[in-house]
Amino acid sequence: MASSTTPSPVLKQPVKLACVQLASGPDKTANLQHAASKVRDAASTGAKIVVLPECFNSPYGTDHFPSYAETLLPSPPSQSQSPSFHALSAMARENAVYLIGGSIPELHHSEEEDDNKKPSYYNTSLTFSPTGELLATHRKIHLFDISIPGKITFRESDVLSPGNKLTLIDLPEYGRLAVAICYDVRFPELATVAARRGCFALVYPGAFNLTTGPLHWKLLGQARAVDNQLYVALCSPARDMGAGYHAWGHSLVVDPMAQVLVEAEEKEAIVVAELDGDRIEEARKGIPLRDQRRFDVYPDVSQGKVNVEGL
Ligand SMILES: NC(=O)CCC(=O)C(=O)O
Repeated sequence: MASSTTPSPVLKQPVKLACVQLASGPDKTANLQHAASKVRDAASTGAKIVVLPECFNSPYGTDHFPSYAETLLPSPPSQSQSPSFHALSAMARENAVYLIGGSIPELHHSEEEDDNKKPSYYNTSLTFSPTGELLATHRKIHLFDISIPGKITFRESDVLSPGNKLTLIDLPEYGRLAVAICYDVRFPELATVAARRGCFALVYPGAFNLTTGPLHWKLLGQARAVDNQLYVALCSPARDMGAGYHAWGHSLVVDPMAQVLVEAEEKEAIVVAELDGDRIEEARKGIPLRDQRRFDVYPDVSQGKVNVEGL
C-alpha cells in the first residue's frame, strides 16, 4: 500500500476568500472600474483572497476574444496596451489582497522571428500579491469545445490556443493554492496533482451556461473537493439575459467534506467563506484516503512528467 505525505498543515492560518460574481458588459473600461469597486467591497468583508470571474473584462464569446485581447506588458509605460493587467495589480495593492483576477483574453506574439507566425490568443488568469506583484499566469489548459445538439455549441479552440502548465501558487502566510479556469474543472487529474502537491484550495474562475450549469457546476465543485479533501471555489459572472452567452452564476465555495459553504444566485453578488486548515486535516484524518491509495494497482498521476508553472 502506498502512502503520500503532504506537509501538514496545508493551510497555515484561517483565511477568508471572496468570490465576486461580477456583472460585466461590452465596455472594457467600465468593466475594470466596476471590478475595482467590487474588489474593494470584497476586501471590506475581511477577505484576503479575492477571486473574479472568467472573462470579467469583456463579454464571453469567441467573437469577442480578439477585440478585447491584451498583450501582457508589466513594465510602464504599457498601461494603454495592458489596461487589465495594470488595473488588477492596482486592485490587489490598494486593498492589500491576493487577487485571482478571473481571466482575460490574452494576445501573445511569438518571440521567434517569423513574420508568418500568427499571434496566439489565450484565456488567461493573472494572480497578484497584496503589493500588486504578478505571482502567476494561468492559461486555460482545456479549451471549452462542446456540442450538445439543440442546446449549446461552443468552440473556444476556433480562436484560442491552450495553455500547457498547471498553476500552483505559494502564498507565504497561508500556503499553496491552484488556479485553473472553468472547463479545467472537468479534468480531475489536474485537481489531484494540485492536491498531492500540497494545495489547500482549488480556485476556478468560470462561466458555465444554462445547459450544463444546473447539472454540473455544483457537482463538479463538490466532486473536486471530496476527491481531494480540500477547498474549492468557483467564481462566475452574473447572468445577463441580454448578452450572447448566458452565464449560470451560482459562485460558490465548497469545504473539504464537500459541503457548500456559500453560494450566490444568478445576480451580481459577493460570497465570502472562511477557509480553515483544521477542516482539511479533520476530513483527511476521518477518511484517510492519503494513506489508502494503491499505487501498486494504478499510477500516481502526480508523479512523472507534470508541467507546473513556477514550481
Ligand atoms: N467557460 C467554460 O469553460 C464553460 C464550461 C462549461 O460550461 C462546461 O459545461 O464545462
